[in-house]
Amino acid sequence: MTDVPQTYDETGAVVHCQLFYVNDSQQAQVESLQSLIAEHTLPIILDIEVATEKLTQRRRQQLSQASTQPILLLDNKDKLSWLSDGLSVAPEWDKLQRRVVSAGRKSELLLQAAKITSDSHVIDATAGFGHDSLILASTGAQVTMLEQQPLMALLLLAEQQRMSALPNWQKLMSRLQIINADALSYFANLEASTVADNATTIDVVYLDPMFPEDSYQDSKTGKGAKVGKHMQALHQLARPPTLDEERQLLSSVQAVVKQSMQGQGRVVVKRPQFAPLLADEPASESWHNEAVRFDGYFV
Ligand SMILES: C[S@@+](CC[C@H](N)C(=O)[O-])C[C@H]1O[C@@H](n2cnc3c(N)ncnc32)[C@H](O)[C@@H]1O
Repeated sequence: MTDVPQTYDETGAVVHCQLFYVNDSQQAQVESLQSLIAEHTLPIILDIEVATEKLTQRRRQQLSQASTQPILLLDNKDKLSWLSDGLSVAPEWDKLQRRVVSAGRKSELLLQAAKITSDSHVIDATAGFGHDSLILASTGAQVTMLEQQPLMALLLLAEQQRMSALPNWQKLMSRLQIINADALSYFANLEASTVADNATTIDVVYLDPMFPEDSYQDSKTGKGAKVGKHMQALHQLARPPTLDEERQLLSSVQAVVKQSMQGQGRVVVKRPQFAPLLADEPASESWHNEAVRFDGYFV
């Protein structure tokens, strides 16, 4: 991890965040953020302030540099973003509208790999900004989104709430369930419980774990994915798993899908195109373009 403020902690310690809002009419939005934190028992304490100066790019840089805590901004359109190194990052699901509307197996490699239908239940175990979850949910499938970082989980929950107010998005939003949890413990618990305890089936589990920041492109040819601002920001928060964690996660996820689907399920793993296999485990089938690869494990 680089430049990680001390308030971040993988042991589940409380995260103190500064929240700036821009005008007094936003009290209701601030309260609803507090309610989301309480309802989902997110270990986050907000130190709330109204921004007295205009939040220009220069001011954002200053705030980022001066603070040891993560900073959240509630802008004048009530969009919640995280100020990471002076750059505001947010899920911004509305920007994916065209992609979501036209998403299908032809246009989305992820959907070719996942092969889901509107009856499916998918767990996106590494939700991040939720972009891949939206593509998965565009099929009509139910998507459970796991995100280990409380700050990211809050951004996702706030975005779900904001987008649920837009009539065109309501159905899709109702198919998303966001949970602040570590996938390793979540699947270990599921694995330990009996089939009877697990009422809902899990057709597909999708994994897009962090990958070392300098390894998205092939070192010789320079080919591969560019690291966008969302991924750059995530690298401040989360680290790539160790080989041991990769093995534990993949085997526990495979066991749960196998138990649920008895040979009809799959685990799909996203990797940069030239990246090694997750946990060094050979895939049943892979799909790739010039930037990314999806490895499918049929279980
Ligand atoms: C590469 S990003 C995923 C990006 C995502 N696919 C998207 O479309 O925005 C990985 C995310 O998974 C989260 N993550 C990593 N390991 C996790 C785990 N064991 N359990 C839950 N979330 C995890 C990280 O905090 C990060 O937000």
